[in-house]
Amino acid sequence: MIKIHQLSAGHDSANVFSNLNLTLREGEIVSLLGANGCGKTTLLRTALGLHPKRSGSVKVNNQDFHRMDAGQRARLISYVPQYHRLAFGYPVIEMVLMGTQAGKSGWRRPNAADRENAENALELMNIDHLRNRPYTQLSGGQRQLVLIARALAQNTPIIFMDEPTNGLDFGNQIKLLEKIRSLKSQGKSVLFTTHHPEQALSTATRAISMRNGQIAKDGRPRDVLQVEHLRELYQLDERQLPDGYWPTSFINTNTTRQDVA
Ligand SMILES: Nc1ncnc2c1ncn2[C@@H]1O[C@H](COP(=O)(O)OP(=O)(O)OP(=O)(O)O)[C@@H](O)[C@H]1O
Repeated sequence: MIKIHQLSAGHDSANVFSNLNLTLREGEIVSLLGANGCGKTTLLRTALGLHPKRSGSVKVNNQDFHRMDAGQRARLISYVPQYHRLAFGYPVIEMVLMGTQAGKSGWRRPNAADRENAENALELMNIDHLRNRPYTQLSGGQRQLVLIARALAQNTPIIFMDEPTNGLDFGNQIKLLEKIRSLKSQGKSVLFTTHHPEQALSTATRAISMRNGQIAKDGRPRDVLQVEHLRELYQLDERQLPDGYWPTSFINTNTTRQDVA
């Protein structure tokens, strides 16, 4: 579905990542992990065409994603960014409706189907009660829920989420992870970054770790996120991250080898 081939990008003279390859298939829930500053956000933004690449290509359904117009791109991939600043306090319902308009040419009034999509997204994220509140007056976690609702209302086959549980309370984190899992049954593909290996273990069908501008490991979460690898990735010793650190309750044993075949 999406094929990132030999992609390189950076912010100054040095590349953040070089010649990176990554394929995301239909119905995969892929979790991207790595230490602060390893390049997860830069990778997502470069793949989306929001940050300039230095080499390589990104294809979606065998078509060059970066050569598509903004509308085509918006129909294929929605994005929940890590940081989002908005100067104008649009009411929450308008923010979510904006998701339904991404990918449509010209300005037009949202139609009944768009409104239904937006209403469903509000309900799914349990933020119906915030519908008339100005976005700029919401708490960080509430804004995050609105951004996720907006991405869901965009109704794309692929969703990129950059630390989607950031700022969410314990209950909302669990509910969001459950929703991400349910996107798989709708055939959607999700690529989400996280600093919480347990989220990848419980939710993702595949985990990818990044280190030194490269993919370090790629496979089933329970194979990739072994404590030995996490010690290397996050510079921890055996005392800080002992063997047997993960209680089995964290691990989604429904993930099969076929999920990452
Ligand atoms: N606007 C920028 N200008 C210059 N350097 C940048 C910029 N944004 C990021 N970088 C650098 O690029 C590297 C990768 O940053 P990036 O935000 O992609 O990492 P990350 O893995 O998403 O980090 P985190 O887990 O902390 O969110 C870091 O060394 C960072 O300092």
